[in-house]
Amino acid sequence: MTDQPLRVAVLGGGSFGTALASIAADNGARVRQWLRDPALAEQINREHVNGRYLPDYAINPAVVAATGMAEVLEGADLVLVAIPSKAFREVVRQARPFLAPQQILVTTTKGIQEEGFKLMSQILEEETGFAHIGVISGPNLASEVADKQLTATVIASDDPETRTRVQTALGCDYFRVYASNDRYGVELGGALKNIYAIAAGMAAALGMGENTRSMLMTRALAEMSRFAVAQGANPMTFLGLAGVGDLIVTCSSRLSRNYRVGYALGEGKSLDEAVEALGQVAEGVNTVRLVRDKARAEGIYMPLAEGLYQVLFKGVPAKEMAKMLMLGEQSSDVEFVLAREDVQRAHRERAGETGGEHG
Ligand SMILES: NC(=O)C1=CN([C@@H]2O[C@H](COP(=O)(O)OP(=O)(O)OC[C@H]3O[C@@H](n4cnc5c(N)ncnc54)[C@H](OP(=O)(O)O)[C@@H]3O)[C@@H](O)[C@H]2O)C=CC1
Ligand SMILES: O=C(CO)COP(=O)(O)O
Repeated sequence: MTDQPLRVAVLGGGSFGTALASIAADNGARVRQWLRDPALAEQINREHVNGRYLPDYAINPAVVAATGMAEVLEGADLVLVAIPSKAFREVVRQARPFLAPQQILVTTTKGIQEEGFKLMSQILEEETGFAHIGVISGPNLASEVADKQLTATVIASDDPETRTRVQTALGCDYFRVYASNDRYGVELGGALKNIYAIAAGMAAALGMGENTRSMLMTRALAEMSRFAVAQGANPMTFLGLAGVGDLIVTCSSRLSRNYRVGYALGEGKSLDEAVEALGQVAEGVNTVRLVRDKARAEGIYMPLAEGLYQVLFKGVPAKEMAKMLMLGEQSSDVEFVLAREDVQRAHRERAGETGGEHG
């Protein structure tokens, strides 16, 4: 490493991308941020504020925003990609001609691509073939990060250089960066928890209490872990910041967009109305459909994901679904302390009883 400051490029002008750009600049990096809206880029450069996504927070004046990929990526050591999953591959393809193999590429996006059920770091890998690939995930509501509330995140990568570079670039007295080598588990946790944040928002709007929220979060963790195990992932990763940590924050806060969509649904809005009123992406809406379909296809017992799917896309009233879930078979609490054969037998019996249906 030379003495010159780390050069960080952020792709995306949304709230989390902006918050991370500002941290990196606080830490002394040279920071360039790519976004497609020239007026917003100009506002960031002139007023040091992102009026569309983070209007109440000052951005470090050293962050330079631009709409040209080439100038943003030129010489970057670390590239953070903070683009919603639907547009992620398209933007990485736009960036590809200006990327080089020694660069570190890190996704912050908590979503899943429908084709092939791909996570974003897999897209980074597929589109570039580079070796330094990572994921940032954790309980990181962007506006709280921008407000410098004490926060922790996880950088997950099987590449040690990626982990240490990101810890150096972003770690500071209000943002702790823990490392993990379980990239898949960390990324999966971030995507899955959005499903349950929608359910938690809905429950809150329906006047359900704290016992209910606690039950929901804990059973969500059980369900997420079951899904992870079926995908060959290590469920222990979900005990960390990117699993239970993120589940707690997004199931508890109106700052979460997924929670807010759920809340609007609980108030009686249609899914289209709820999404439109939000005006930003709530990844969980798409994720619940993809995960529910995969769970059905692979016989993974996920009653909450199935129930939420029925409410969102099949018009089942949320209260009715909650009642049905409460009357469903009373299964075991922590499956991992049971013998594997007992868990498998219980799942087989349940599948037999319901004819393979969930819920
Ligand atoms: N916000 C949060 O609290 C956190 C978010 N995350 C994750 O990080 C990801 C990115 O988050 P965040 O910064 O919040 O993003 P936002 O949803 O706030 O903003 C999305 C950004 O992506 C841009 N974008 C969307 N579609 C395209 C496209 N087709 N081409 C180019 N640019 C596009 C938007 O541009 P435009 O404005 O022009 O549409 C905007 O700059 C999210 O998917 C989320 O899962 C992770 C932790 C916290
Ligand atoms: O992931 C987040 C906080 O960790 C942000 O959640 P939302 O996308 O629901 O706002």
